[in-house]
Amino acid sequence: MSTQAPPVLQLNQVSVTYPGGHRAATKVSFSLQPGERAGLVGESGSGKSTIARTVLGLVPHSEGTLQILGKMAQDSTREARLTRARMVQMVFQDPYHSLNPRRTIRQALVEALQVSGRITEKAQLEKESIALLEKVHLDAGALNRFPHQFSGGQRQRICIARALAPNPQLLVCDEAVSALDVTTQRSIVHLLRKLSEEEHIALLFITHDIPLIEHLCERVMVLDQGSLVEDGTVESVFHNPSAPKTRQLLDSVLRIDPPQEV
Ligand SMILES: Nc1ncnc2c1ncn2[C@@H]1O[C@H](COP(=O)(O)OP(=O)(O)OP(=O)(O)O)[C@@H](O)[C@H]1O
Repeated sequence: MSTQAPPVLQLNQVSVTYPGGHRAATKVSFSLQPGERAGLVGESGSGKSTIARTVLGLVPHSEGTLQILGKMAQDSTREARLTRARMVQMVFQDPYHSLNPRRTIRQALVEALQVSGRITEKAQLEKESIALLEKVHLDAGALNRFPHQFSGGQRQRICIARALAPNPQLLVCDEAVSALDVTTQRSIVHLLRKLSEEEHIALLFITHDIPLIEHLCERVMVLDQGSLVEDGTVESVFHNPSAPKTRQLLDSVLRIDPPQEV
């Protein structure tokens, strides 16, 4: 009898209350399978970043359970913490501030590889750093340069390369392309999709920009005031939304194309 692999991520009735008593997430449940790409959308303040930070372990959840690869996130053993840190990586909104301006790209990548514990031999670090750059379509010439010598899109590629250092199974992208121009957004989205397909990495893609989800995700979830009000395939949710909030979000971008008459 074959045992099914556990979901990469599983939230079961997760609630988050910030100090001071503000409840930013209420009984949120969803799971992500290996390689699955899900968009998480919602109005400003609906709790998207709270969910991202909770998945990363940066914010504790007050109720419910959160599992990474079948392991309870509350498990505070060293092994459990390392698994979480390796398996779940984040790509932040601002590629300008995500990289230390005083460190070369080589230093940033080597450090990420060393912290991950995946590469220990010094001779391998350079080779693996170049391999990481190749994955994001940059060449070895980038290694000696500093972040300010790159465009915003190239910096975001470097941030993605760094996030790939531990061989993660889940990338949480919190508004990861919002600071970029439209053309660059598309190229980063294309890259994320390719990486997810080729390396079987699951994506939780948080965005205000609903149309971007169509290019990247097969599934979309909608948050409204901390509650998940919609969860389905992109096609079903975009063409036949069930929650009033989803309809409102879709109307606000005026993007549903009417069926073409032939
Ligand atoms: N550290 C905090 N302490 C208290 N309340 C917080 C904290 N961080 C966020 N909140 C509140 O929790 C709610 C959800 O915030 P969150 O940042 O998760 O929303 P969001 O959907 O990501 O918003 P945006 O799209 O504007 O980034 C908001 O009402 C916010 O004010």
